Amino acid sequence: MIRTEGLTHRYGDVVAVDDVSLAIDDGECVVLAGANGSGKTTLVRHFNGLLEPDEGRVEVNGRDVAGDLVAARTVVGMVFQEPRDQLVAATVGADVAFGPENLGLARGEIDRRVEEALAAVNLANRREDRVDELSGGERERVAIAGALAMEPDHLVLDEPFTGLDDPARKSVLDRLRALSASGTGVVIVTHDLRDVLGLADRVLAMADGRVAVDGAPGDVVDSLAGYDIRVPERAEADTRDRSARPPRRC
Ligand SMILES: Nc1ncnc2c1ncn2[C@@H]1O[C@H](COP(=O)(O)OP(=O)(O)OP(=O)(O)O)[C@@H](O)[C@H]1O
Repeated sequence: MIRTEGLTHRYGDVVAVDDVSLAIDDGECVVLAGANGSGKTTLVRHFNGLLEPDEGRVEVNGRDVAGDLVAARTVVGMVFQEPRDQLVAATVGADVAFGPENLGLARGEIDRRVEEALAAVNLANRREDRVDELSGGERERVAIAGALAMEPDHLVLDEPFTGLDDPARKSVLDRLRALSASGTGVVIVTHDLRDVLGLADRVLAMADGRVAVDGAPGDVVDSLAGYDIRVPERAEADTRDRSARPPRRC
């Protein structure tokens, strides 16, 4: 579980995250939405200690993040908005293997993870490709594969679908759905719910650094447009139809 208590983060005079207390369960699929500048990225960067709270605290699996950064970064995997900054190796396979190698895993286990992760982003058989020859969307997929290969308890993806084509997006969504069903917490950060609204257990919407909306998609969909969050009409209708049914995982 990821838990924040009274979390506040300031950049100078700007209060980017303002007294946020929330808990995200294992296996829960959360869509974190909000307009540009509402504080989404700043909030999730606290989940694995990339930022330090000005006030409040963050716990992952009951342990204070600031007190054990290595544990937090092993348990919470992140894919950022600029994935090219996350790529570290010359080839696709070496890049995806980098994290599992640092965990000290056996070669066979590393190979299994790399193969599964690359298949999940439609890059199977591309292990030997050079990273510097990939398109932007392909690099994004490598970054997602790298996070998947770590098999973290929680996976946080910040605007993960921006550069992905339809088959890749569908493949990643299928993988996230399967991960969530098997107990991995998934947090998808976005200001556009078109791909993900129908998959979430819960939608959080931020405004001015605070959590303004928190609920099941069917319960909150009507209030989202007021926070500059894109909700397509068909998704609204689909979500309302589903709200009568039991919640599903991502
Ligand atoms: N490194 C920084 N230095 C100063 N101010 C920052 C920094 N990063 C973010 N901010 C400010 O903090 C506020 C929240 O930004 P943040 O990036 O967390 O929002 P966001 O909801 O993720 O936005 P977006 O959807 O545009 O990525 C904004 O006012 C932003 O200008």
